[in-house]
Amino acid sequence: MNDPVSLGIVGARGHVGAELIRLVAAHPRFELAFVSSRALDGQRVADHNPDYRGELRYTSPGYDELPRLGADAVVLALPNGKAARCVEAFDNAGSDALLIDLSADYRFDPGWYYGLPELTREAHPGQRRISNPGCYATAMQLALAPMLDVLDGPVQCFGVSGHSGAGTTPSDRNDPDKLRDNLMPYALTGHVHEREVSARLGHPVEFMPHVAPHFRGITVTANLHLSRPFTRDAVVERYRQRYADEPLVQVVDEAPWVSAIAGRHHVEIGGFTLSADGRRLVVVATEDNLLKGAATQALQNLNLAFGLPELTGIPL
Ligand SMILES: NC(=O)C1=CN([C@@H]2O[C@H](COP(=O)(O)OP(=O)(O)OC[C@H]3O[C@@H](n4cnc5c(N)ncnc54)[C@H](OP(=O)(O)O)[C@@H]3O)[C@@H](O)[C@H]2O)C=CC1
Ligand SMILES: CC(=O)N[C@@H](CCC(=O)OP(=O)(O)O)C(=O)O
Repeated sequence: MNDPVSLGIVGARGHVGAELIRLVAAHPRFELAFVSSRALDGQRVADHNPDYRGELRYTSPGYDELPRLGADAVVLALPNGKAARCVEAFDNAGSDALLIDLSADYRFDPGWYYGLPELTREAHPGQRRISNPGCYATAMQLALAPMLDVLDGPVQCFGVSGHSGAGTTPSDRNDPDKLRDNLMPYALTGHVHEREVSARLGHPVEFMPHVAPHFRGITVTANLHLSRPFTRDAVVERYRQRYADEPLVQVVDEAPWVSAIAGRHHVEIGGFTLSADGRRLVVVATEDNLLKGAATQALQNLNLAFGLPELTGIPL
């Protein structure tokens, strides 16, 4: 009954993989079966991740070897576009390992459960293929969900991410020199998160992402046109009621600051500001992109999948 659950992480050198190693190291029921990285192959995990105490080393198995490594669940923390070859290997081997993909590759696939627990956990029991929503998509959906029934026209979301959001593969978006004193706009229409959030909420969302020089944490400032006038108290009450039983969503009065969310596991939503006619609302959400935007959410999904309390191993 209390046997440990063994996890494999494919892509464990990355920012999200490293966070997951930390969380699993402190988890009472999960243990690491393997962690893969081509660049760190053969090196001790403990030498790269001081929170992990043990002798496990990174390995670099071929895709077809993955199902034979004996993990109860395998987390795919690879760049977008790379998960399919791993999934195919598990399918071909007839493996019953639970797969959880952190990339955008299965977010639109009806055969995969979309795991944003605060909004989708009822659909969870028995799911063996879990697509973990990304950072912006998580913050936007949680920020908009309480007002979904009173939206009038598209919502605009202005997003700013720390550069850890761009992963470790070198690009302008994670180049400290190019980011210094800078704010870098990108993918100003048609970002995958724009399509993802619009599809999940069933309502058009227009998303304008940017990267800033800080390392971790995102801010989403959302502009909502409303079908009828609201008072600020009525808006705040909606959010408080909606998230009253959700420890990982904190409704706050002031607009939250990204500097306060780094290293924290929850999303903060606040700064509720209405236009004079009460029909335009601006809401601000912050989140640590590597935690609730990725690794913490993966842990929630894994806990649920293995019948554990959802917040096991997630310090509040
Ligand atoms: N960073 C973030 O804020 C968030 C990221 N995500 C998603 O999570 C996933 C991981 O993100 P992140 O940790 O930032 O990414 P990184 O770029 O930091 O890490 C990617 C990992 O994949 C491995 N890798 C890179 N290229 C390949 C390849 N061609 N084949 C096999 N392995 C490869 C790398 O290790 P090695 O090269 O050593 O093998 C590394 O361990 C991505 O899909 C991302 O979109 C989701 C939400 C938030
Ligand atoms: C700054 C930056 O580049 N951020 C990434 C978001 C990271 C993320 O959430 O990843 P998914 O693609 O898995 O959703 C981006 O805009 O693509």
